[in-house]
Amino acid sequence: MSRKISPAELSQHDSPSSLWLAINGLVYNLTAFAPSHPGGLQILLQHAGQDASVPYNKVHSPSLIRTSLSPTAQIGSSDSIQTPVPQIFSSVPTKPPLSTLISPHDFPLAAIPSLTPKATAFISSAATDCLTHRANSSLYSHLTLRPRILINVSTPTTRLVTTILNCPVSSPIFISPTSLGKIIHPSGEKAIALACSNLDMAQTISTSASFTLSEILSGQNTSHPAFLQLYVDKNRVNSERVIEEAVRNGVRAVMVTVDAPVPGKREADERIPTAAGGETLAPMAGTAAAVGDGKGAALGRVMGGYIDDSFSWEDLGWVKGLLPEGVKLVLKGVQTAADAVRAMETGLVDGIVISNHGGRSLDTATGTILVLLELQRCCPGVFDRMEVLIDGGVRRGTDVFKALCLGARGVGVGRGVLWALGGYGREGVERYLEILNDELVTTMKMCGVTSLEELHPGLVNTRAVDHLVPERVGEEHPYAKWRRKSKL
Ligand code: HEM
Ligand SMILES: Cc1cc2nc3c(=O)[nH]c(=O)nc-3n(C[C@H](O)[C@H](O)[C@H](O)COP(=O)(O)O)c2cc1C
Repeated sequence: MSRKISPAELSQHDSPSSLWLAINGLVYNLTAFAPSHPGGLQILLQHAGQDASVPYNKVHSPSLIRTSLSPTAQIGSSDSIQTPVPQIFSSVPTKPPLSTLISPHDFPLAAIPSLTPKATAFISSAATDCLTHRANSSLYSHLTLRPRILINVSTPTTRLVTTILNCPVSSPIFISPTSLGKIIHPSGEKAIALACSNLDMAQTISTSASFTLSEILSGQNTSHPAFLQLYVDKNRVNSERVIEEAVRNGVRAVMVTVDAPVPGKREADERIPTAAGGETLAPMAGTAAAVGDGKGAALGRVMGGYIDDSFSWEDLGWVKGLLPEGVKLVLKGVQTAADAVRAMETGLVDGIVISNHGGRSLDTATGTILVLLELQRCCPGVFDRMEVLIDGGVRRGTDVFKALCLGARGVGVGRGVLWALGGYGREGVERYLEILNDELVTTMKMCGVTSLEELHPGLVNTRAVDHLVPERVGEEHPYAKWRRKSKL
């Protein structure tokens, strides 16, 4: 029988050094867990020393807290003032059967109990206060749809078939590159490749993948389009070797990541020591040594020491020169109209990915759907000259639909795939992607369209965010004109 804790005693524990919460009649000591909470420390502090059942139940299954914290974190009971909401999953702390997962949101909740705390923090963490991470997805909810009615949408197959970077694919949704897949599932990127091959969807493979490109692609006879994500190595010869291997393995595009010249500060990940070493952490590039620098243990930073922060516009010609005819050059991480135009004007770039690394690089950077609108408003010509792809915060088929209507050729998903991989391996990734594709088809039909060619901006009402979208290309602030004078 657990100790009854009074509201007065509970209220004493309302700080980061002693953080207790009452949830659904039980009191938990979250002091150790709070700094790594994937939803951020702030929300827990806001409710510290109080009954947090309502905010908790709004976003989490009642069983999550029981299955993810150590039993010693449950320190007593309270007279809960709030009734728990119905459970999504059974209270038995086992993984629900994959067939019972019906929402993309089910995947993190199902995966977390079987992931290590480090893997959970690695997937869910984002830069500092996670504001860009949250804005990426919350901005989609401010865009509303404008369905057209009384249109015959009875066609048995609403086809999502399209091309991304000239590659035929079964869906405009593609897999964004994520590193160190083995930390999440023993088959890591290999499982994602098989899922993509089975579904005929495009996969982007990170330079920091846990397996080599030939292990991921040729080793298992996959047939889907694959792109290489490239972090340029301080030692350029290493990058030349990686590109050469990619070309040999049939990759169709090289996406150079340009939004992370230095690693982001991901505090949830920094705080959890890296238990695993050696093989699990060895990236495909094979050049990074896991060196502690006293700043924490975030995997991206510890492993990313090889990334060349001097890489600049002048170096794009060098990458282009390494690519045979037909292999596209793409910049991943474009965040302003000015840089989209600059990329186009180089004449070297075939596509861009509007991305902020899922909010993992620079916190308070603009949510990606706003950047897509900025391109529409300031430089629509880029859509004719380069393929514009987007990722960040895409959680639902409606999000994919909105991005496609607003001009994106392909829409990338990062964390969602990783939760699915962590919980259920290849089958999980397939089910997750199928759910997203189904949601996209449903949204299309509800809006009166049955093919991707029919999508257009008029199907989305963007007024709630239009005031946030810059009006012209350029460096200048719209009205703040005073600048520091150079002392020289
Ligand atoms: C052991 C306990 C908990 C675990 C394992 C946990 C886990 C998580 C995870 C994995 C996410 C991110 C989901 C995603 O990336 O899509 C998240 C977000 C969040 N969590 Fe928790 N959480 C816990 C406790 C709590 C509590 C006690 C509260 C409320 C007081 C809370 C409120 C939130 C909120 C508001 C978000 C953000 C949702 C969003 O931005 O979409 N969590 N949590
Ligand atoms: C665990 C993790 C690892 C990532 N690793 C890389 C990487 O190696 N290279 C890269 O360009 N982007 C990387 N990203 C960023 C993703 O490619 C993508 O831009 C982002 O996850 C999209 O946002 P979403 O997670 O909200 O879908 C990573 C993201 C996550 C979550």
